[in-house]
Amino acid sequence: MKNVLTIAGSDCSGGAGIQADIKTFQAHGAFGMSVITAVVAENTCDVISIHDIPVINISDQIDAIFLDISVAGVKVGMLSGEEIMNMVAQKLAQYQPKNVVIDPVMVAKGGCSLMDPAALNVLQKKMIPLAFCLTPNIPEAEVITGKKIRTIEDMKMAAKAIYQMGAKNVLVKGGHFLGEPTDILYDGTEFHSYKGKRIHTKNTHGTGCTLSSAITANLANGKTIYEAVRSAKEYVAGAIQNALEIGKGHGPTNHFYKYYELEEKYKNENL
Ligand SMILES: Nc1ncnc2c1ncn2[C@@H]1O[C@H](COP(=O)(O)OP(=O)(O)OP(=O)(O)O)[C@@H](O)[C@H]1O
Ligand SMILES: Cc1ncc(CO)c(N)n1
Repeated sequence: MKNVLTIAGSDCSGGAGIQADIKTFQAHGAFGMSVITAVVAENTCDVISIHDIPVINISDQIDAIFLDISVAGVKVGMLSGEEIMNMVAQKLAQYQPKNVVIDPVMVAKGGCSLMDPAALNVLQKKMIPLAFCLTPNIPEAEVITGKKIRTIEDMKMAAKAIYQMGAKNVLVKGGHFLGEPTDILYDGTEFHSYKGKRIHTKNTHGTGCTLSSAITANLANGKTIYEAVRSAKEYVAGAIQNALEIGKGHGPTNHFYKYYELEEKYKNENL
């Protein structure tokens, strides 16, 4: 069993953040660990308040793990500001873990900001070069590149521009476009397109967190980036399909028990 770590915020309602990540790791047969960067009081409708964990404690959490346990993959989610981002970048550069997947979380589904815009420069200069895979959605890719994205061609240009900032693979997620959700991966040489079927539901809280942690677990388990993304996209589609009617807003994705045992069967049934 591989040990995988998430460095992210806590979503008390259980749909996104650390909670989604740990459930996803577990479903993929990995041992999940967490470094909590912020405690977010949120639910399926709204973000109520954000409490950042003191930088020194986040740094201690990271040390506690790396000084003791081998880590096969790291997913990075919500980092609310410049100071936390600088420290996490410095720690990742120090410990050099494999399979670092960075989800540049900026805004929650209800529209509340989860990242101080002043941290953009640190994200671009220090975090992105550490990413084996960066997974921006369309609005995040627009902020990072400073360019509007309206077409698949624009998604490709954004992926290329972000690759040039230093990420080894860039997956621009198409969930925010109308129509079928197509994600574009750029690996520095070629574009790979991952087409999905749109599931018509409001219950999509945590899709981005689930996708990036599934990619991390898949990489840690030895899959190539192409196979890791393909499998993660299928996992998320299943988790949206099975989403529960919890709360009054965007309900959470629902995770599979022992997905690693179901994956082959699930794949065949969905062909
Ligand atoms: N309604 C849907 N049906 C099928 N797949 C979807 C749907 N919405 C999103 N996806 C897929 O889910 C994954 C996450 O994409 P999305 O663009 O929603 O991320 P995100 O905006 O970062 O999520 P979050 O709001 O949790 O931060 C992508 O692979 C995307 O294609
Ligand atoms: C803690 C946290 N991380 C990420 C997201 C984005 O889905 C969220 N809503 N909450």
